[in-house]
Amino acid sequence: MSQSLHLFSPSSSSVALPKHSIRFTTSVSTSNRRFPVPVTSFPRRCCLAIRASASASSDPKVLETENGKPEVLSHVTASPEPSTVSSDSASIEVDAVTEVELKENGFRSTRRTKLVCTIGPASCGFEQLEALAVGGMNVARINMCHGEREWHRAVIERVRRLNEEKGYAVAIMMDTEGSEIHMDDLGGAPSAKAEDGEIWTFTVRAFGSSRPERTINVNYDGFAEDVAIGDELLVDGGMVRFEVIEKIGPDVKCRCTDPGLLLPRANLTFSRDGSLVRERNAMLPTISAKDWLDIDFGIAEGVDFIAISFVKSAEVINHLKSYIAARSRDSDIAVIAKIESIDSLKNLEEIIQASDGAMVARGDLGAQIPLEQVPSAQQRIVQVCRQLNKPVIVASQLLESMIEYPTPTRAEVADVSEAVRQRADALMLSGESAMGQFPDKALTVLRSVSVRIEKWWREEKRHEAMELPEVGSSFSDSISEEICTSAAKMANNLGVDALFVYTKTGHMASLLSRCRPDCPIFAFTTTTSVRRRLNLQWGLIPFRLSFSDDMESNLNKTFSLLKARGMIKSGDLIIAVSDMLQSIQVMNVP
Ligand SMILES: Nc1ncnc2c1ncn2[C@@H]1O[C@H](COP(=O)(O)OP(=O)(O)O)[C@@H](O)[C@H]1O
Ligand SMILES: C=C(OP(=O)(O)O)C(=O)O
Ligand SMILES: [K+]
Ligand SMILES: [Mg+2]
Repeated sequence: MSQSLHLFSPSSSSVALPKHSIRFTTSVSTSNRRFPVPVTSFPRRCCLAIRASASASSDPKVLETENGKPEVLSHVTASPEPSTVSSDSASIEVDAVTEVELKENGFRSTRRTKLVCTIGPASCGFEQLEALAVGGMNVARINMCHGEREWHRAVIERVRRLNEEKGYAVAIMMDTEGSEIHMDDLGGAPSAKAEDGEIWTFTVRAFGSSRPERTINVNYDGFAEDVAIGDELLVDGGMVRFEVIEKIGPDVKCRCTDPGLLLPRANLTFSRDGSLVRERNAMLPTISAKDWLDIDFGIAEGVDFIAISFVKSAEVINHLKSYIAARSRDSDIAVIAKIESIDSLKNLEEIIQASDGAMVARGDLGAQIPLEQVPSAQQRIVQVCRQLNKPVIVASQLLESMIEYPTPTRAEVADVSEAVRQRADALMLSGESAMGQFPDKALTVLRSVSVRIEKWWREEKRHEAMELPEVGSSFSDSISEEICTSAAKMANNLGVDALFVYTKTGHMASLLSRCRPDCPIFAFTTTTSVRRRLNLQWGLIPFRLSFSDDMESNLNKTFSLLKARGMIKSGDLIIAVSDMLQSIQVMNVP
């Protein structure tokens, strides 16, 4: 057993590894209860038990797979493939794209940064969705600001069908519209051009088919009342600008001062004497009556995430979370706070603490704070999320030019790189995938830049020393955190191939992800919904697997299933943790 001690030494990763797998389990006896403790902090009375474990003995022939893409699973000959996803206790489910990636590139170079694609007219068809899934889309986002509910229902149905029939695990995120002021849909026109000096009318008056030229409907009844002559009207945070020159009843006449393209339902803000007019925002609810109906729709459809636009305080998040809990007992929908207003920045910590994740919604944020403050706000939001252990998405204009062009600008690539370097959990495409000409190409750019920057980061060994404060409130939470922190550190020092985590709720997986270790994290969870939700978190490769409280048998079962699928091989070094048995196990795949 003396060779096991080598495993504590960082240099041992290059040493020939022992034939038997080694397991470290530390436990301390307190009266007749056993409190497992992390290996890094041995109380004086603790005993260190090191023993060799038996090699996996389960028969690989019991393997069943979901119906994956033929070329992906062609090597699996052990059993016929069922036509639907199997929830059999002897099966393991991982999405088809990850499986290919693991086999082609090995563990180390799998992508850690997750990708979210907004679905719109350019990406809503079954084949288009499939192309995005193949390209690495982890989460499909639908924005209730646009389109009818029936359109969104059809998209959700297609994504679900794609998952079931083709073996993907794409999660669904639904964004609420929020009480923002925006233009109408331009009567169905894709865009309208506003030229310098032109006079346009913004109005709450409803027109049928006979809308006068250069007239835009506004969705907020109080619009004419709220604006004042001389105000500056910003479309999409300043992509196009107007000056208010006259008010005639419900009509507001404006002169274009910065020409540009008006897009359907573009957001409107106005500023007076150089600062944003915000009084009105305080009056409007974060979740409007229409949003509540959309939320009911999302709950009924079983979406995985609901992202709330223009969050102002933690209160609304708590309100929504208790509503969801009362409405959907079995499906736990995660609530994401979109940070896109001054108020959300003011109450950032408490909002993120209350939420299950956050989005740096730079589009509207850039209309609310000076543009030059957006990068530091992004960094702060990413950092707070990491500290509070919540996934964070960096969104908007990452590859804006790719709406029209097949290659990104160098500046866009640098922006994406910066978000990856900050180790955000996920990057998001908006118009690029919803209505652009090159959704797949844009996704490819996100994917390749992510993989390259992650690799660079690891090669440079620039482990950032971010202080990660304790997030849990109970003693048992503290144990889990200590275990994950230690396991991630050991994984880096020993150069292991993968971390394995067996987790029912996903919490232990998120604690490992938070440490941003060098190796990928295989997260085994029992339910499909938790598995889909883990899709948003950095470095996690979620698997669905039914497992017991017996870690030895769980490991054996996992090894044999993964080996049969060609996803791991004998000799790979792994570290396993679980939320059933509070221990860290270091072992070679038998
Ligand atoms: N469901 C949809 N139907 C039609 N167009 C959509 C849809 N979703 C998104 N889009 C288009 O993609 C653009 C970018 O999407 P997104 O960032 O979600 O919205 P916005 O820019 O309005 O905040 C939108 O401006 C809109 O033109
Ligand atoms: C992501 C954002 O929200 P939406 O696309 O709904 O405006 C944003 O404002 O950046
Ligand atoms: K919106
Ligand atoms: Mg927004």
